[in-house]
Amino acid sequence: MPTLTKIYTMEEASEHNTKDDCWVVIDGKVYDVSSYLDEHPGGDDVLLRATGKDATDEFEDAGHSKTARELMEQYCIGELDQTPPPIPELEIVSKKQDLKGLPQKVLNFSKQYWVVPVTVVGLSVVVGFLYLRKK
Ligand code: HEM
Repeated sequence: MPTLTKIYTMEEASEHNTKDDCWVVIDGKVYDVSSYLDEHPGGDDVLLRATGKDATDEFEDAGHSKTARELMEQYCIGELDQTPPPIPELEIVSKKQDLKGLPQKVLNFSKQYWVVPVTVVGLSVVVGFLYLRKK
Protein backbone atom coordinates (compact mmCIF):
# COMPACT_ATOMS: atom_id res chain seq x y z
CA MET A 1 0.00 0.00 0.00
CA PRO A 2 1.46 3.41 -0.93
CA THR A 3 2.28 5.68 1.99
CA LEU A 4 1.07 9.25 1.91
CA THR A 5 3.82 11.81 2.23
CA LYS A 6 2.92 14.92 4.13
CA ILE A 7 3.81 18.11 2.26
CA TYR A 8 4.78 21.27 4.14
CA THR A 9 5.51 24.74 2.91
CA MET A 10 8.69 26.51 4.04
CA GLU A 11 6.48 29.00 5.85
CA GLU A 12 4.83 26.18 7.84
CA ALA A 13 8.17 24.52 8.61
CA SER A 14 9.74 27.76 9.77
CA GLU A 15 7.04 28.22 12.42
CA HIS A 16 8.64 25.32 14.31
CA ASN A 17 11.74 27.08 15.48
CA THR A 18 11.96 26.61 19.25
CA LYS A 19 13.77 24.18 21.54
CA ASP A 20 10.53 22.29 22.21
CA ASP A 21 9.38 22.31 18.61
CA CYS A 22 12.19 22.37 16.08
CA TRP A 23 11.94 21.41 12.41
CA VAL A 24 14.72 21.54 9.84
CA VAL A 25 14.52 21.28 6.06
CA ILE A 26 17.31 19.30 4.39
CA ASP A 27 17.38 18.33 0.73
CA GLY A 28 13.64 18.80 0.21
CA LYS A 29 12.67 16.83 3.32
CA VAL A 30 11.27 18.11 6.60
CA TYR A 31 12.67 16.76 9.87
CA ASP A 32 11.23 17.21 13.35
CA VAL A 33 14.41 17.18 15.44
CA SER A 34 12.75 18.43 18.68
CA SER A 35 13.56 15.19 20.52
CA TYR A 36 17.05 15.03 19.01
CA LEU A 37 18.26 18.51 19.95
CA ASP A 38 19.93 17.41 23.20
CA GLU A 39 21.51 14.37 21.58
CA HIS A 40 22.83 16.06 18.45
CA PRO A 41 26.65 15.81 18.56
CA GLY A 42 26.90 19.13 16.73
CA GLY A 43 24.86 20.85 19.46
CA ASP A 44 21.31 22.13 19.63
CA ASP A 45 22.25 25.68 18.68
CA VAL A 46 23.24 24.71 15.12
CA LEU A 47 19.90 22.98 14.61
CA LEU A 48 17.98 25.93 16.03
CA ARG A 49 19.88 28.25 13.72
CA ALA A 50 19.06 25.98 10.79
CA THR A 51 15.29 26.39 11.09
CA GLY A 52 13.20 28.57 8.79
CA LYS A 53 15.39 27.98 5.72
CA ASP A 54 16.82 25.26 3.55
CA ALA A 55 19.62 23.87 5.76
CA THR A 56 21.02 21.48 3.13
CA ASP A 57 24.27 23.42 2.69
CA GLU A 58 24.90 23.65 6.45
CA PHE A 59 24.14 19.93 6.81
CA GLU A 60 26.53 19.00 4.01
CA ASP A 61 29.22 21.42 5.24
CA ALA A 62 29.26 19.60 8.60
CA GLY A 63 30.34 16.45 6.73
CA HIS A 64 27.77 14.13 8.27
CA SER A 65 28.60 10.43 8.28
CA LYS A 66 26.56 7.60 6.74
CA THR A 67 25.34 6.77 10.25
CA ALA A 68 24.06 10.34 10.69
CA ARG A 69 22.23 10.13 7.36
CA GLU A 70 20.60 6.85 8.35
CA LEU A 71 19.67 8.24 11.75
CA MET A 72 17.99 11.32 10.30
CA GLU A 73 15.36 9.20 8.52
CA GLN A 74 13.80 8.54 11.94
CA TYR A 75 13.01 12.23 12.23
CA CYS A 76 11.61 12.76 8.74
CA ILE A 77 7.99 13.92 8.94
CA GLY A 78 7.37 14.89 5.31
CA GLU A 79 8.55 16.75 2.27
CA LEU A 80 8.83 20.36 1.31
CA ASP A 81 6.31 21.84 -1.09
CA GLN A 82 8.44 22.34 -4.19
CA THR A 83 5.77 23.83 -6.45
CA PRO A 84 7.09 27.10 -7.81
CA PRO A 85 5.16 30.22 -6.82
CA PRO A 86 2.70 31.40 -9.48
CA ILE A 87 4.05 34.03 -11.86
CA PRO A 88 2.16 37.23 -11.15
CA GLU A 89 0.09 38.29 -14.13
CA LEU A 90 1.73 41.08 -16.00
CA GLU A 91 -0.04 44.30 -15.35
CA ILE A 92 -0.87 45.69 -18.74
CA VAL A 93 -1.13 49.39 -18.38
CA SER A 94 -2.62 51.03 -21.40
CA LYS A 95 -1.38 54.43 -22.48
CA LYS A 96 -4.75 55.87 -21.59
CA GLN A 97 -4.49 54.59 -18.00
CA ASP A 98 -0.96 55.90 -17.83
CA LEU A 99 -2.14 59.40 -18.64
CA LYS A 100 -4.68 59.26 -15.82
CA GLY A 101 -1.96 60.20 -13.36
CA LEU A 102 -1.14 63.46 -15.13
CA PRO A 103 -2.68 66.68 -13.87
CA GLN A 104 -5.69 67.85 -15.88
CA LYS A 105 -3.92 71.12 -16.79
CA VAL A 106 -1.10 69.26 -18.57
CA LEU A 107 -3.61 67.11 -20.42
CA ASN A 108 -5.61 70.12 -21.55
CA PHE A 109 -2.45 71.87 -22.68
CA SER A 110 -1.26 68.88 -24.70
CA LYS A 111 -4.62 68.86 -26.51
CA GLN A 112 -3.99 72.51 -27.55
CA TYR A 113 -0.43 71.95 -28.79
CA TRP A 114 -1.16 74.23 -31.77
CA VAL A 115 -1.68 77.32 -29.54
CA VAL A 116 2.06 78.06 -29.11
CA PRO A 117 3.12 78.06 -32.79
CA VAL A 118 -0.02 80.01 -33.81
CA THR A 119 0.68 82.62 -31.10
CA VAL A 120 4.32 82.98 -32.22
CA VAL A 121 3.34 83.37 -35.88
CA GLY A 122 0.56 85.82 -34.93
CA LEU A 123 2.91 87.97 -32.86
CA SER A 124 5.51 87.98 -35.65
CA VAL A 125 2.88 89.17 -38.10
CA VAL A 126 1.75 91.98 -35.76
CA VAL A 127 5.34 93.09 -35.00
CA GLY A 128 6.22 92.96 -38.70
CA PHE A 129 3.13 94.95 -39.59
CA LEU A 130 3.89 97.64 -36.96
CA TYR A 131 7.52 97.78 -38.11
CA LEU A 132 6.51 98.32 -41.73
CA ARG A 133 4.00 101.00 -40.78
CA LYS A 134 6.68 102.92 -38.84
CA LYS A 135 8.86 103.00 -41.96
C1 HEM B 1 18.02 15.25 11.26
C2 HEM B 1 19.06 16.04 11.14
C3 HEM B 1 20.44 15.73 11.69
C4 HEM B 1 20.96 14.61 12.22
C5 HEM B 1 20.28 13.27 12.43
C6 HEM B 1 22.34 14.88 12.58
C7 HEM B 1 23.20 13.99 13.14
C8 HEM B 1 24.52 14.23 13.45
C9 HEM B 1 25.46 13.26 13.91
C10 HEM B 1 25.17 11.77 14.15
C11 HEM B 1 26.63 13.89 14.09
C12 HEM B 1 27.96 13.23 14.57
C13 HEM B 1 28.96 13.16 13.40
C14 HEM B 1 28.48 12.24 12.30
O1 HEM B 1 28.17 11.06 12.58
O2 HEM B 1 28.43 12.70 11.17
C15 HEM B 1 26.43 15.25 13.77
C16 HEM B 1 27.39 16.23 13.84
C17 HEM B 1 27.19 17.54 13.48
N1 HEM B 1 26.08 18.06 12.90
FE1 HEM B 1 24.35 17.12 12.61
N2 HEM B 1 22.61 16.18 12.27
C18 HEM B 1 21.49 16.73 11.72
C19 HEM B 1 21.32 18.01 11.23
C20 HEM B 1 22.29 18.95 11.26
C21 HEM B 1 22.16 20.26 10.71
C22 HEM B 1 20.92 20.82 10.00
C23 HEM B 1 23.34 20.90 10.93
C24 HEM B 1 23.75 22.29 10.57
C25 HEM B 1 22.95 23.30 10.50
C26 HEM B 1 24.20 19.98 11.63
C27 HEM B 1 25.46 20.28 12.04
C28 HEM B 1 26.31 19.38 12.65
C29 HEM B 1 27.65 19.72 13.10
C30 HEM B 1 28.28 21.10 13.01
C31 HEM B 1 28.19 18.57 13.61
C32 HEM B 1 29.53 18.42 14.26
C33 HEM B 1 30.54 17.93 13.28
C34 HEM B 1 31.88 17.74 13.94
O3 HEM B 1 32.01 17.99 15.13
O4 HEM B 1 32.76 17.30 13.23
N3 HEM B 1 23.54 18.82 11.79
N4 HEM B 1 25.13 15.44 13.36
